[in-house]
Amino acid sequence: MERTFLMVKPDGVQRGLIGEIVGRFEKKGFKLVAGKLVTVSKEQAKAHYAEHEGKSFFDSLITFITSGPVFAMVWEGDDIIELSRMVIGKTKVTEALPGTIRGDYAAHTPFNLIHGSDSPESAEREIANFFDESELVPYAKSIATWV
Ligand SMILES: Nc1ncnc2c1ncn2[C@@H]1O[C@H](COP(=O)(O)OP(=O)(O)OP(=O)(O)O)[C@@H](O)[C@H]1O
Repeated sequence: MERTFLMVKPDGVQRGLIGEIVGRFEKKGFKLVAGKLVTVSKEQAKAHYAEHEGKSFFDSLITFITSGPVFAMVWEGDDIIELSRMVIGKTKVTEALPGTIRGDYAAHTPFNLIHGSDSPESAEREIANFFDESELVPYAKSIATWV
């Protein structure tokens, strides 16, 4: 079982796509174990995107991600890091295939609706940047045992 950090970016929240995006991961069978609407601080944003510091788009990326509320989430599932990035689609909107979240809804690369961790190390760091361990809700039973 693996955990990942997913975040509906400010464009997704403003466009009313939280439900649509959450639904895609629910339908895939993953478990939502934490979720909250938050405004990202500059410090939190810089920590989140530290790997891009110094790049030409870094300042505008920080401005964008702090421009309005995001919906930050932690999800669990087998191979969820790789699978969730397939559900999300490619970073560049011109490469994001129809059927992926970005392929279906994003038209400009900086405004690509959702972030997903790209490795277990990133997931751990990103979850800790947004959540206390106590905010992650353990499921007593799998839903599969109730239906
Ligand atoms: N060339 C670029 N021009 C403008 N913005 C970019 C560019 N490359 C990346 N970005 C922005 O920076 C974010 C982080 O880039 P990264 O390469 O980590 O892609 P990603 O892992 O698909 O996206 P994210 O980390 O947001 O999930 C992208 O989602 C996009 O919003």
